[in-house]
Amino acid sequence: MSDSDDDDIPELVPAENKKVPVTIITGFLGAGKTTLLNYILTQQHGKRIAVILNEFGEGDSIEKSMSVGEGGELFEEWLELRNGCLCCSVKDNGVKAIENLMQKKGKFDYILLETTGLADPGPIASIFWLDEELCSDVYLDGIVVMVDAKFCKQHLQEEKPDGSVNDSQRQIALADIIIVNKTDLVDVEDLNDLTQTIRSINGFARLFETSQARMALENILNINAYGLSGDVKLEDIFTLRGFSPQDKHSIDKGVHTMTIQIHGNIKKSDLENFLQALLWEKSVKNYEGHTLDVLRLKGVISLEDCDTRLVVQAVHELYDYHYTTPWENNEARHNTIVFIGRNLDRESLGISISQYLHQKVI
Ligand SMILES: Nc1nc2c(ncn2[C@@H]2O[C@H](COP(=O)(O)OP(=O)(O)OP(=O)(O)O)[C@@H](O)[C@H]2O)c(=O)[nH]1
Ligand SMILES: [Zn+2]
Repeated sequence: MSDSDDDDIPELVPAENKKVPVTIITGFLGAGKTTLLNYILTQQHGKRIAVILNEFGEGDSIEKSMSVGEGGELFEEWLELRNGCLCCSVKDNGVKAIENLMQKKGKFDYILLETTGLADPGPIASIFWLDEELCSDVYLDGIVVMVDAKFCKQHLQEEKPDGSVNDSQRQIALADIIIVNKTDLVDVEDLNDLTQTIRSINGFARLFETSQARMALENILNINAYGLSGDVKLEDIFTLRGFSPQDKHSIDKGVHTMTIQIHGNIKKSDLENFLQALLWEKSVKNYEGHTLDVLRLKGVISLEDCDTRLVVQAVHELYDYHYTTPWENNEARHNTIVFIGRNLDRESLGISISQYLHQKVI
């Protein structure tokens, strides 16, 4: 073979022409998506990562403060969706967010797209074969689905009113990588039982078990799940996995988000009593006498005799706390709590908040 043989000369592709991989991170409410995201952002991976977050909430300030990773070079593009979700408004929002990001092209080399816990990854993935212009810049690297080891079984069994496949089942069916997170909360038997159930829905995805979403990042980033060779059609892969473009994903109409602001400082013991009444005893009712069914709660609390913000989070009846940034000296202190669930009504929540927390709703 001669030295001048064209085939031997490597093609020089300028760096800016390289397509940027996108990893979709999905999973049910509270499964640990943000925990994974923050973990990725704090790891040494040599990548400059842009993050697109799509939280299911009314306001975005609270999510912002809790979702941004620390350190490293980080670019964020925020999607503000009020009581909506990315997959129901794919064209408008998902594409726009990526397009906005692409204007900063060259500044990052990876995109992580976190969806809301109620999103269907199918329509989101479809932008990677429907939008040609976008696809000249980016490609879908893989879909990572976070699963809550404690509550997944329950979510899988939930029946939708119209009898269609529920959100949890859809998410698992379309995953390339399934991360069974929160293994610290279950015993080996329950874990095996759950992984078997998951396997019966999706037998081809790679499955990992984690606590606090800790795992080797090479297993989730740059996995190139669909090949870049061009002979695999993304659309066909998704059809094989049960996705149909005609399927209209309807967001669970019974699930609502409510953001409540509360004056002043709160005693930690009062907060405990409120959370236990709401989440454990389920004694808080709405105006029709139905129990407030909280699937997810996130709050930033101003505690009495404490200079640091307290972040409280709950998934079903489990809740945890962590202290974050200090309050500034002259800053007006208040509390913000976001509730996601069924049978929520503002008045009943307000009454039980003044009863337990001894403070007024703003
Ligand atoms: N015990 C335990 N708790 C965890 C683990 N991973 C996350 N959590 C907690 O679970 C709660 C939800 O975690 P997030 O990472 O915010 O979940 P998410 O999927 O981003 O939540 P949404 O965006 O609201 O759907 C937080 O209180 C976390 O501290 C884990 O491995 N074990
Ligand atoms: Zn949707």
